[in-house]
Amino acid sequence: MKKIDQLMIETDGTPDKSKLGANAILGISMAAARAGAAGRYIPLYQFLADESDAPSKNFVLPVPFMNVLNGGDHSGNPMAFQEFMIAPTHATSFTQAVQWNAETYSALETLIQSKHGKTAVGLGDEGGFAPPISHPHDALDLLMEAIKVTGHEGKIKIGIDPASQSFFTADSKYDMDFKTDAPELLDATMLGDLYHCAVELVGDDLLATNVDRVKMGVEKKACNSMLLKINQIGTITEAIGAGNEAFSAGWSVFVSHRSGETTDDFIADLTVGMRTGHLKSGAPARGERVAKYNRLMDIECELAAKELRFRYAGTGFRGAHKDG
Ligand SMILES: O=C(O)[C@@H](CO)OP(=O)(O)O
Repeated sequence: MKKIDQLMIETDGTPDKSKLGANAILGISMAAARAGAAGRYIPLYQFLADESDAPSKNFVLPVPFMNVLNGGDHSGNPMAFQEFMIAPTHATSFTQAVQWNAETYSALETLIQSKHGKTAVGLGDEGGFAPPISHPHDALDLLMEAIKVTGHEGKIKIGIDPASQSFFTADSKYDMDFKTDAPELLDATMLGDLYHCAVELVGDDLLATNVDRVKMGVEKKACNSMLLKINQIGTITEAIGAGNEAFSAGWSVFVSHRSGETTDDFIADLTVGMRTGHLKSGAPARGERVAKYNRLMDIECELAAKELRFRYAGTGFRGAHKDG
């Protein structure tokens, strides 16, 4: 895989794959990884662990951050923030985590119907609901209520991907009402004040799964975690390299799907192989989203059947790669 990736990087010759295109070469890179695994008669996650130099004696199944409420550019409602995710950090296995999230998703549907009517349960781009709410607090209230009625209070945490570049204005403010004609402007400090505690701050477009940009982010102390999207960079070798650079800076790595996604489940194996401890792949709905969760449940079953050592990342998801 590394040799084929290197050949494609050299043939492209640009810093951003603008000649061949990251999506075009990614398919070849993934095929090379799958062929490598098949050639060695090992599962893909094992192959990717070897390629990442990750200890593969104790695999880690990730916490599934499921995007169950959508706003921003991913939905037609007026809410500025793009994704609200539920993360069952206190589950004891990946399979139980998926079950808890599916229960909460279903409770959320019932709640939205009772508050906003039947027409309000349409889905956003990543399978989350997109009810007619306008403020992030409304989304958080709905989520907290759904978590409570399913009996998972204190056991499921909440993550947010605001995608704030989509409501960043020319005069460096954040417009919380960017979809309407009545701007509600916050400056960077006011936006930061919405968070009341130390958070995992994940860099996405800023870093572009690119080792040089990760170095820049570390130097500027811009964040403390890297979102890993394989089609941002184009080859698996470089994606692993960027992830390892983030790890060596003391950051965490968070694997992600795209809003425009296929049913390919490669990132499930990559998450286990690199032991990133968390992944986001949308709601427990729609084939292209659940393909990753299904593959992860299969991996968990396979590891159990082979009596190999593995664990669910749980509350320690940010440092899952650290312990042997
Ligand atoms: O914002 C994100 O992290 C992704 C996936 O959720 O969306 P997009 O693919 O549109 O960048």
